Amino acid sequence: MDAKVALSMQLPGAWGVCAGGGGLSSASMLSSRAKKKKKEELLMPAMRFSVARRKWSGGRRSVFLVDVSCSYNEYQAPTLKSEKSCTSFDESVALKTKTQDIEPYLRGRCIYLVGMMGSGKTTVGKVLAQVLGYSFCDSDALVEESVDGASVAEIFNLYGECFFRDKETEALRELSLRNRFVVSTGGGAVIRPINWKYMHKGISVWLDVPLEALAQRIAAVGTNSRPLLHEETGDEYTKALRRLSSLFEERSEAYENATVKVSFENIAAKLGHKDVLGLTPATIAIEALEQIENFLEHEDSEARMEA
Ligand SMILES: Nc1ncnc2c1ncn2[C@@H]1O[C@H](COP(=O)(O)OP(=O)(O)O)[C@@H](O)[C@H]1O
Ligand SMILES: O=C(O)C1=C[C@@H](OP(=O)(O)O)[C@@H](O)[C@H](O)C1
Repeated sequence: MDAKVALSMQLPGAWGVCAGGGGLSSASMLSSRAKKKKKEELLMPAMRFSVARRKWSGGRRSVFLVDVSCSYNEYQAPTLKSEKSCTSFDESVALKTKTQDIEPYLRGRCIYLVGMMGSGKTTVGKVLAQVLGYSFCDSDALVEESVDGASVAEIFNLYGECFFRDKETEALRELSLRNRFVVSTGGGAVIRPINWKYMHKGISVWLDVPLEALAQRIAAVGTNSRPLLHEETGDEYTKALRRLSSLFEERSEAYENATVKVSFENIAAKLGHKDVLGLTPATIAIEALEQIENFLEHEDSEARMEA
């Protein structure tokens, strides 16, 4: 049962703590252009517009589309009204400044978010897409679309994991032919080397979150939509943590293939937080942009040396 509903969206659009000081500071070698801009130019006014939302029932993912017939069409990341929507002034400035710093060096390359399930790839990905003016795409949603709208859990049940992985690889292959997408990949996309061939066409960002924090998040929403966690017995937190630990053991090396790593523990330490639970999506997005900037600086200086 599909339904379209109009959602309003705002820039920069992410929920979080409204207190100032959420942004991370760093000296930027790429920031001369941005520094010339007046501060008010860096802050885009709140914009409101509507997008179509295709709403799945039965634990399926929501796919946000301008044109519901094709997931690859351009659309901007919406902020659900039901989520508390608030990005601090400092976070907004930091997001816009960082974006302007890296844009010329990014050259429209796609950004692939990788990480364990529940690490925030979708949530942070939408913030990044919005601020970069990129389209957002969830590879799981593309797989679901390619199997007539069956949910990931249904696809695992009906056809098995290998079938799902083939569809996932196909989705990544198609995305690798495109520019200006932020892609939230499935947590297991990293295990196939062929997927890295596709993701290395863009820049991959590993969201490295402590497993206990992941288990807490997943326990809060339940494990029903995540088939690889569903089989365990026990309470939601314990079964999520047990399964996440064994999956992480199998995958940690594969995550290291990512172009950059965003360590939630490092962000918390920088900000003086005692744990990672209070980190807002905007704060994480800022750190992702900072790590991307470091990589681009390195890439740029290597290219200069070779020239
Ligand atoms: N920074 C954050 N703070 C609090 N909750 C978050 C944060 N990022 C994600 N979440 C929540 O955690 C759950 C998993 O996030 P999601 O973005 O879907 O992860 P992934 O795409 O990696 O599986 C969702 O319920 C989401 O609302
Ligand atoms: O870790 C995994 O193997 C999986 C993660 C899920 O995506 P999210 O990481 O978006 O939850 C989804 O692709 C599928 O359930 C398998």
